[in-house]
Amino acid sequence: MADQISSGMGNLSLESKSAPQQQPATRSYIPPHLRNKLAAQNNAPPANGPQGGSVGGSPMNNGLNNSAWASNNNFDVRGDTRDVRDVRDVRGGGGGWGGYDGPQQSWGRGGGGGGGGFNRNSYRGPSSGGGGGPIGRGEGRWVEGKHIVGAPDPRLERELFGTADDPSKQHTGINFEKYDEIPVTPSGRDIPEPVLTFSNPPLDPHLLSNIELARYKVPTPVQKYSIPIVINGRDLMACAQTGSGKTGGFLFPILHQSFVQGPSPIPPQGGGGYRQRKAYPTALILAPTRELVSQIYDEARKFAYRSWVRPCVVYGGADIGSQLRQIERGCDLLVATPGRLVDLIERGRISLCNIKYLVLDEADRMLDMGFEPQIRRIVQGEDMPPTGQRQTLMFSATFPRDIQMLAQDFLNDYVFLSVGRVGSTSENITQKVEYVEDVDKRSVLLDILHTHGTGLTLIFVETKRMADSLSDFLINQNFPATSIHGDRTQRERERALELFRNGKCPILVATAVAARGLDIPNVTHVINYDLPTDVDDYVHRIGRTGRAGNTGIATAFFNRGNRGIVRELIDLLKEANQEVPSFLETIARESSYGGGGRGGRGGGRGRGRGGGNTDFRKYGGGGGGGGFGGSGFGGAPHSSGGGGYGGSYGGPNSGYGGGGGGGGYGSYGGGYGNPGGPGGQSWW
Ligand SMILES: Nc1ncnc2c1ncn2[C@@H]1O[C@H](COP(=O)(O)OP(=O)(O)OP(=O)(O)O)[C@@H](O)[C@H]1O
Repeated sequence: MADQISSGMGNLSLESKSAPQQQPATRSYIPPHLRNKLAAQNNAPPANGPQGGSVGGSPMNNGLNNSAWASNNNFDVRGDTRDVRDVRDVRGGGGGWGGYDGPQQSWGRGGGGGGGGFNRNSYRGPSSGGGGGPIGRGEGRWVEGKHIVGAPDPRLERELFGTADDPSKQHTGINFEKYDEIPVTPSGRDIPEPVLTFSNPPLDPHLLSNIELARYKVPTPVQKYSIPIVINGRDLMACAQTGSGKTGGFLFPILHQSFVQGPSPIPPQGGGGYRQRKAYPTALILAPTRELVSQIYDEARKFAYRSWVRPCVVYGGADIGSQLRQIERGCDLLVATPGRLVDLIERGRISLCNIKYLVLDEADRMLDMGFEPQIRRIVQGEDMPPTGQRQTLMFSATFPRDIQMLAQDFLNDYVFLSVGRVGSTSENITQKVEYVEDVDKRSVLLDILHTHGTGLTLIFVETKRMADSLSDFLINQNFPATSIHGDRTQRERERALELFRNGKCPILVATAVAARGLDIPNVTHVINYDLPTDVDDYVHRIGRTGRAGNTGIATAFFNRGNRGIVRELIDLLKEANQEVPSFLETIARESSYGGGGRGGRGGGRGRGRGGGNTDFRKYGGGGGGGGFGGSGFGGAPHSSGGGGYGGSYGGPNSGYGGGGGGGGYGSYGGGYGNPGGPGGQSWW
C-alpha cells in the first residue's frame, strides 16, 4: 500500500559496503519509560507497539515534551462559514474540513458541522469531513467564465506565507542575485523569449499577488524561461541547479494558465450521487517521495491561495481514507507519489482524462528503472490525454542522457533548458572532500560536529540500518540527532523532519530518501558520511544546502571504496570551482591503471559528463561522452551491460541524429536504489 520508493535490487553491495565497522542497530531514540509516557501524552504508539522503537527525537530533547510534535495535539474543531461554491463543480458533497488550530497555525476548511480534527501528521490533509460543502477559507471560484478570487484570510495567509523574518521559511541569501549570472542554454525550435520580471502581462494579477505574499521579487533563471515556454503551450525539460526555484518554475505557469482559462468540464458520471466520487484534476505533479510531494503541495497552496484551483496531495504510508475524502471535495491540481496514485486510479477515484499539465519533478529519478513502469502505467496506460494534447514538463538538477532518451516517449516538441551546466553543483556550496577510512568515520564526524557552528547538519548514509545505528551513536554521544529513512513510519519520518526543521534535533541522519527536493531553511552543512555510487545523487544530496542564494558547506568522506565515482567527482569539483584534493587525482590515476572500482557503474550507464551542458538531441543520443563504465568489481546485479540502450535515437520529434552508442542501459554497478514497484523493498 505504501508507495515503494525503491527496491532491494542492488542493495547487497551497498549494504555490505557501508556496514562493516558499525555496531548492530539498536533503535533507542527514547528510553522505553519515556516513550510510554510520551505515548500517553501524545497519543503516540507505545514503546512495545509495532512502531514503538523509534518515535523520533532523543533523550536529550527533554523528552520531547516541549518539542514541536508534542504540541501538535492541540487540535480543535473549527467550523467556518463558507460561501457558495463554483457552479462548475459538484465538490460540495463531502462536507467541511475539520479545522486545525495548532499553536501557530490555524487552518482548515471548516464544514458546517465540523469534522474531526486536523491530522498534523498527514501534512495538512484534512482528517475527516462533516457538514456541508461550499468553499473553504482562502478559496475562490470560477463562475460563468470568470475567476472570482476569494476573500483574504489573514490567519491562513500567515500560516502559508509566514512573516517576513520567519525562520521556518526559506529566505533568499546573499548570492541570490548571482543566479542571474548563470548561463541559460535553451534548445529546441521557436523558443519564447524569457520574462524578466514578475509582472502583468504575462502573469495573471492574482498569481502576482500571491507571489508578492511569498516575498519573491524577481524570477530565478529557470522561472524566467519556464513561464513563457509553458504559457506558449510547449513541453519542457528543464535542468537547473538544486535550490534554484524549479518548483515555482512549473507552478507559476500552470497556475497562471489555470487562473486565466478556468476549469475543464467534468465528464458526466454514472450514479450521480450526492458525492462526487471521482476527481478529475487538470494538473498532475509526480515526485518520488512523500516528503517532497508534501512540500510541493504546500507551495501549491501558497500560489493557489484564494483562487478556484484546489491543490491536493496523495502519498503512500498515510491513511488513504482521509486522502480520498480530501480529493472528493475537489482536486484540480494533484501532487502525488506514483504508487499511491496508481492505487487511487485502480479504486476508480481519480481520472486523468482532464489532465492538461503533467509534471515530473526529479524527472530523472522518476524515469529511472525503478519508477519507470509506474510512470508508464500512469501516463500511457490510463486515460491521460496523449502527448500533444497535454503539456509535459520535466524538472531536475540532473538529466543523464539515457534518461533524456527515455523521456522522449512522454514529450512533444519540447524545449530543453539548461541552467548552468547539466548536473553541476552550485558555487554557493563549498565542497570539501576528506580522505577517511571507514573505521575512522565516526571519530572524524564527531570532530566535525564539535567544531561546526550554528545551523542544521544533514548526514547522508547509504543504508537504513546505518542511519539508525549512526543516529543512535550520536545520541549516545550527546548530540541531538534523529534519522529519516524508508523503514520509519510516515509519522516518524514527518516527526524527524519537523524536529530537524525547527532545530530541536539539528542533526538529521538520512538515507537517500531525503536527497532530493527537500527545501529546509538553515541547513548549513551536508555531510556525505557514505558517498553515493552515483555522482548525480551526490549533486542532489549536497543541494540540500546553499539554496535560494544562501551559502553552505558540503563535506564528503572519501576512501578507496568510493573510487567508482572519483573521476566524476573531480569533474564536478572543477566545474564548480572547488578545490580538488590531490588524493583524488592519485586515486583517479590508480583507477585508470586498471583498478576498477568497487561500486562503480558496472554496466556503464553511458551518461557521461563529457558531453557537458547538453540537450542530448543536439549531440547525439549515444552513451559515449566519457561515460564512466565501471571497469572492475561492482557488477550490477541486474545490469544489462553495455550497449543495451545506447545507440541512436531518431524519435518522432527529434530530427537530431543519435550517435555514439556504447553506453548501456545497465543499471548502476553499485546498485542504484531503484524502487521495485509495489511491494518492493528499498535500502533507503
Ligand atoms: N523567485 C524567487 N525568489 C525568491 N525565492 C525563491 C524564488 N523561487 C524560489 N525561491 C525559493 O528558493 C528555494 C528553493 O526553491 P525550490 O525548492 O523550488 O528549488 P529547486 O530548484 O526545486 O531545488 P531542488 O533541485 O533541490 O529540488 C525555496 O525556498 C523557494 O521558496
